[in-house]
Amino acid sequence: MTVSGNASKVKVAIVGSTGYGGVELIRFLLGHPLAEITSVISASSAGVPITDGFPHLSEILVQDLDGVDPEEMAKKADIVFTATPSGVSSKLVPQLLEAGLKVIDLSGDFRIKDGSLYEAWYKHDAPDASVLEQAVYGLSEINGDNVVGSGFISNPGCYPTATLLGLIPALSAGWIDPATIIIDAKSGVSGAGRGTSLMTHYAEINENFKAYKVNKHQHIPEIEQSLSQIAGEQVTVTFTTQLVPMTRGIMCTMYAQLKGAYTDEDLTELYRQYYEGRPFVRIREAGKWPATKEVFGSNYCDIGFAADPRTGRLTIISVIDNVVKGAAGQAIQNMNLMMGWDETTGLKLSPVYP
Ligand SMILES: NC(=O)C1=CN([C@@H]2O[C@H](COP(=O)(O)OP(=O)(O)OC[C@H]3O[C@@H](n4cnc5c(N)ncnc54)[C@H](OP(=O)(O)O)[C@@H]3O)[C@@H](O)[C@H]2O)C=CC1
Ligand SMILES: CC(=O)N[C@@H](CCC(=O)OP(=O)(O)O)C(=O)O
Repeated sequence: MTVSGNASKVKVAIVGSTGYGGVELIRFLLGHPLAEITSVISASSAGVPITDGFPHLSEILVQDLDGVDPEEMAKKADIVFTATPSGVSSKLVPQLLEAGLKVIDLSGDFRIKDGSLYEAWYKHDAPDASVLEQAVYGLSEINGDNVVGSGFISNPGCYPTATLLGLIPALSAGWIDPATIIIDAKSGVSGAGRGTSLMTHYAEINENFKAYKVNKHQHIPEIEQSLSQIAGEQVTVTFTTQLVPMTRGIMCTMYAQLKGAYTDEDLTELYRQYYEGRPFVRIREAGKWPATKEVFGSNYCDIGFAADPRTGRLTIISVIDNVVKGAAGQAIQNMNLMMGWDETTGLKLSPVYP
């Protein structure tokens, strides 16, 4: 639906708009001054008003859900966000690119450049190599220059976003030994998507705290791919994921051996300098630790750290909202960069507190 007065806005469509990532895209895009949602798409509920399933959008988004039809999408939109499961995006995205659309994909399908590695971890067929090589990995603060002007972005995973933003400054400065990295990661339940499962239903997760996919998580190769590029050598990590009884939020606590007697003051200067001019990464004073509630509902990644002179190890804690900086928010940040707009456009929301 085109609203008069919006002629100059970029038209966007959302596939998977009935999922958590899709609905969060809607929330932010409704407030975006340069973009207009022209199509919300569902494979299972085409023809139904989106407000049937999401009454919180009543009077706000008056649209029926469209079916998955790349040619129709190309008539209605310039950019498509695919907030679809891994294994679905790999088949759909090539059709969207073929139809002339710009694509920002939120799934894991195009993040791992080695197709056989993708197949080993995701247990799906790898996307066509010619399409895979077109995808720009959109960790905005790190690869933003490559995102500018690109037509196809692979949005990073939620855990990799928190992990990489926390580790990269120290790693790229050569201050930590890449062979010693340990990542202790915790996520709220919305990270698993809207579908129900034994792992996430109320009685299983309420008043509970459990580890899952230890050493087997599909985000391991994505994290190792980026860290290896930065370090200039093959990096392997110990990565433990845990589910926390909360709706949103990721906290990654990371440990690595320091390669010198760096102090908290050295680290503060390094991290502040690294993220200078990147408004969505906020560096705490050394020894002050960020909490998930301090980024809830926002696109911020807050990072705290401390060197331990006793053990020679560095502790880094990085928090994000998995649905925002870990998915929809960063996807919109990438759209902004892609289009040459200020990266904060439509994203300047304070965290919801308390
Ligand atoms: N939740 C999170 O925190 C994060 C999620 N992601 C990734 O983003 C993507 C979306 O995640 P999320 O929103 O949580 O997942 P959900 O399970 O909540 O939603 C996925 C949506 O995809 C749609 N879908 C399923 N099959 C198809 C199909 N064959 N064709 C078109 N649409 C389909 C479904 O809607 P319908 O049946 O109506 O079409 C569903 O609503 C996933 O790849 C996920 O891994 C990435 C980072 C963080
Ligand atoms: C809490 C929870 O279950 N989180 C999900 C996040 C993964 C995800 O979003 O999938 P992609 O691989 O497409 O990034 C998980 O651990 O599998």
